[in-house]
Amino acid sequence: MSQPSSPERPPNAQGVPGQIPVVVLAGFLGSGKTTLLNHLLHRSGGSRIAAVVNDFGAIEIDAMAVAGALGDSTVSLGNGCLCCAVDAGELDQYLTRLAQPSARVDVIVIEASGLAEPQELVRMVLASEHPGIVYGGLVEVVDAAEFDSTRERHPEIDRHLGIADLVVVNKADRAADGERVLRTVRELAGRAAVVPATYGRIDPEFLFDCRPSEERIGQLSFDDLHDEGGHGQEREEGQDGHGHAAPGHTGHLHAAYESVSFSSEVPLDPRRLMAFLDSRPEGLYRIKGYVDFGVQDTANRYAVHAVGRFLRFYPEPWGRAEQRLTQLVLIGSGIDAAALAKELESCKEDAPHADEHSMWGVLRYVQAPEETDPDR
Ligand SMILES: Nc1nc2c(ncn2[C@@H]2O[C@H](COP(=O)(O)OP(=O)(O)OP(=O)(O)O)[C@@H](O)[C@H]2O)c(=O)[nH]1
Repeated sequence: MSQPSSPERPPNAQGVPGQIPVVVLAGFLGSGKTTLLNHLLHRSGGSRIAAVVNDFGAIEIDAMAVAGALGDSTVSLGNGCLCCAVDAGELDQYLTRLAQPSARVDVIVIEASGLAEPQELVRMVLASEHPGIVYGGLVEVVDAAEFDSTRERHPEIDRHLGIADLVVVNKADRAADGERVLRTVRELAGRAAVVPATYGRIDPEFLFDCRPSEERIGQLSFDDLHDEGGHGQEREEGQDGHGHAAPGHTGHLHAAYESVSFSSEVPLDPRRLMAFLDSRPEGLYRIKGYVDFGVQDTANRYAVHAVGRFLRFYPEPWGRAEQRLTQLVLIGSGIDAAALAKELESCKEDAPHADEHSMWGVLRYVQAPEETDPDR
């Protein structure tokens, strides 16, 4: 891969004059990609990071979670996996915007949705005609605690690990058998560097160093980056009979998944929401967003994350001019989207009155101080 360099741009952090590395950050739903990106944004020292954030659901929860740290150095692409919702030309336009010389960016990170096909994204970056950027490698984040069950449901995860340049085995604090997971990932990841992490806390240098060799790109473009149909045999669609595939996407991880987006200006009743969350169906793997509990806590909004059976709330002070709003995205396979939306509707409070006991259910799932992400 050789791209001409632009003479006016100073050498970037990787020492390649004029070219900005574009790193693809991928990993299954809830593995910790946004957490890792936020860590990098807070700990990158003098390096300037720009980001392209891609949400699967219609409400851009991930973009909200990184926007504060990035301002206009972020481009947000909601509603659909980047690998199918955007073509290479469009991606190029976004990269051009972020790579303007005046922004003096050292690295651009593309945070894929948790259901994107990483090889499609790598292919798009390699296809970029922008002379100022260069493919900077694929980082795969693995949820060590959910690794076995995710792999069972989605054997294609092995293929994703096989094409990565750096694998971050995240949630080391939650994994019952972290060492074994690490060994398995090392076997699957081939020549990639594999690092364990908690809350995505990796040395930012890894990001700049994960650049693939020319030889490896050659290997990828031939074996793994071929177009539609090349990975059709491994598809999950049809296995559980709940595929919601868009034409041409049938081999993709996201083919069998649906999302529900819910927004409400009426606060939610904490007891009703907890009853909903406690009885959430198996297929509903991921929930994320922000909840307004109205009079029950006027000072804070509650960020909520469910990943598999794991559930956490994170109270965060409302901004001074911030609109009080609940915004949730639910992602799952084999879910009844209409029924879930209806259930959420019925969680809205009807007659607001402060009741100190009503928050107890929620508070049981508030992160304990010893397990807190320092970059939140
Ligand atoms: N205990 C623990 N929780 C973590 C760790 N890393 C991330 N989390 C939590 O896992 C949840 C999901 O993290 P995110 O960073 O939003 O995951 P993501 O991969 O961006 O999610 P999607 O974009 O939906 O695929 C959040 O509640 C995080 O706080 C970790 O190392 N340990």
